[in-house]
Amino acid sequence: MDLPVLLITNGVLLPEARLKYTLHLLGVSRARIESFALPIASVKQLYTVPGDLNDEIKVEFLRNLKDFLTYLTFESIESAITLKKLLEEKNFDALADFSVAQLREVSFSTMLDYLATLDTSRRVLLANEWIKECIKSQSDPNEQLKRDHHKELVKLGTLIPANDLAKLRDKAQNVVRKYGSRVKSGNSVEALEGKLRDAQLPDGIRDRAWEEYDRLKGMNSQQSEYNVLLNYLDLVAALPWSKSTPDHIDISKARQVLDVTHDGMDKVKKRVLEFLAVRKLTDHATGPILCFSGPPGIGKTSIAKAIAKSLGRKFERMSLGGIRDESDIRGHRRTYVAAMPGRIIQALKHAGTNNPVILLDEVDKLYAGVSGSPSAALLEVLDPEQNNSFVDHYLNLPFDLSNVIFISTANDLSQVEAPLLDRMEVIEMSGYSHREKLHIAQNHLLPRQLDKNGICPDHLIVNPDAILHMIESYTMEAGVRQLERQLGAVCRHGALKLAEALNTDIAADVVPELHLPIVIDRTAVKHILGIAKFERLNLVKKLGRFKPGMVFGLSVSVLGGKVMPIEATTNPGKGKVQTTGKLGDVLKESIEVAKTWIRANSGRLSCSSLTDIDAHVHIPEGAVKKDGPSAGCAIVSALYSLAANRCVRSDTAVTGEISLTGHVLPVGGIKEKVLGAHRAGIRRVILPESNRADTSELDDTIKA
Ligand SMILES: Nc1ncnc2c1ncn2[C@@H]1O[C@H](COP(=O)(O)OP(=O)(O)OP(=O)(O)O)[C@@H](O)[C@H]1O
Repeated sequence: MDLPVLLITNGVLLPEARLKYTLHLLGVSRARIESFALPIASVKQLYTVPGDLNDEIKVEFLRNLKDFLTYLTFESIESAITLKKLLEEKNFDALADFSVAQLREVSFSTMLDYLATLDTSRRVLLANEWIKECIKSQSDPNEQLKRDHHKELVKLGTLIPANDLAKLRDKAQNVVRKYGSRVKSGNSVEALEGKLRDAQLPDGIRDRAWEEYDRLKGMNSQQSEYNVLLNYLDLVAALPWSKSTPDHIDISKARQVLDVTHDGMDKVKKRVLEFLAVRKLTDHATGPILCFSGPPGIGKTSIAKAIAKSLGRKFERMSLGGIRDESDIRGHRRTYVAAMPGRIIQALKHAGTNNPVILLDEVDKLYAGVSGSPSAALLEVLDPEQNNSFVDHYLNLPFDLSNVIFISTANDLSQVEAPLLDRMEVIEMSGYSHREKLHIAQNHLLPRQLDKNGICPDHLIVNPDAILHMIESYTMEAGVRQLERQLGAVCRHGALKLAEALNTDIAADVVPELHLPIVIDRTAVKHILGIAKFERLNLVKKLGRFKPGMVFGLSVSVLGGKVMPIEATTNPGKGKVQTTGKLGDVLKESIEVAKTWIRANSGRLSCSSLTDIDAHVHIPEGAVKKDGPSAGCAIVSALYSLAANRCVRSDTAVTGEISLTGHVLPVGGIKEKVLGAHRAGIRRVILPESNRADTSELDDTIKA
């Protein structure tokens, strides 16, 4: 007989899975596929044979199936109802097939063998064994709850007509929700109660937290608010309302920590020690908020870490780069979907104490977006008058931040909003000279990289000359981050050599083909790191002797100081000045000022007044925007060189603002500029007299 193999009985849209359909398929008979040509299969029905089934097995099987029914009601209410019906009918053929179909523990191949067995008694025996195993493995601690649940289901079955499946299912699902969810969530609500008791909540907070807890207890766990409230109370219980680390401010120990972790930086260390000393003597929770500013990789973050270490406090770093939403700082209100607390509250939760050192990293990279200004939110956090009752929107309870030490860092202070900057005490940090970098590399970076790569310091030695070569030719930075990366590459090379030698023969006492220690010199650096990337940037060597109109200016950016070549040429014309190189308004005005000054002083200087020719001023790296008044003196030099047809020295760089009457005015970033000039191979720098005091910060080797 040809017949359909499967009959689709009903497709039910479950209310809790709005977009998912569940397709219920019901097997009606065994069959063998005789021929198969897509999309039609021709099948032959197979008939089961009763076999020899003894009464003892029948009784045991029925008993086991009744227990199995209890378990099944938790899994699928509809399957439980069908099984109940089959139990009433005592149809052993169908009972065996249906109950086995509910088991997930039986492997697919075993199930196929079962399916192919036509002898009913054999299948009942198999089903009985598997069901017994299943019941044994489902021993549940919530037995009483399950029994109640079962009773209620049975009651439902008797009250509602069997054919009214939809009503029955809805009611039954409510029962599953009521009991099933208690089985799952009972533990977490009880655990929460314990956590809230242990949280040492302050007076005003305690009552509100317990009120919310009572509200949670009265809620059905299927309510959407239930989980929101549960998570909220979890946070309340986890916050360190009354937990703090005791301060051990020992100035000599702090000095030692700072000296051990950081080379040089004398001015910064002195200021940090003063800060700690004042804290020790006054015992004031409130103090200035330090802001370390300077180029990347000069140790701003790591010095903040050292402060936390010397105080014995927890350290939390909050990267503010790219934040443009007020709620990142202050949290979302709980009514929002997926609402979360702000970063400050999260940092405190993570720290587990209410007096950590929180580093607000990169405050200059906060932006005001459409959803409010994060800087404005930070103002409240940093204000000692207000921050003893900081209210995060999510938490909606005041938290005392006055014990927290906030430290911030910035690369570019001009990008920090004025009111925020006003709250902080800025400590400017500048880049390092080659000699300072060498010391940092020898004392800190190399030992750290050796350790990271599992190399004993006696097995790999990097010559100072090799380190200097790396500094000069493989890095171009104010800080030491690239240098640490290059040292890491050298160490990995050493690690490979050592590991290869060790691999050759594990039992060998001596590492073959390897002479220890591995010594890294200039040649080895070239071999490991490849072609020197920055040798080509030695501008003095590269540009050689200057032509009239060329001069080196100096600029400073968030990446440190840099040499800025300026070129000027003439064209036939009527005294106009053309500018190229993406120059800002202030720089263009400096060019106008320089031209006017040359014209006014051409007689005294015995040079052309540039009125009968056009000048073209170009500053290379045309894609990079340049601005600021500090190139004034360099532009005057370039135009004078052109007007007088005399060359400027090509080993010299100039900086300083120029006024219309020829006064040279002071400029900022002297140390960075001089270091940048030194990196580019410049040997002489001309600075405004009024900047003389700034030169005291310069390293003697640089001055020399
Ligand atoms: N004076 C120093 N002594 C020892 N190590 C230093 C010194 N300066 C910097 N370092 C090391 O250089 C690495 C980079 O420093 P850090 O991350 O603190 O830079 P940063 O100034 O915060 O940079 P960014 O502005 O990019 O965040 C760190 O591993 C730090 O230990």
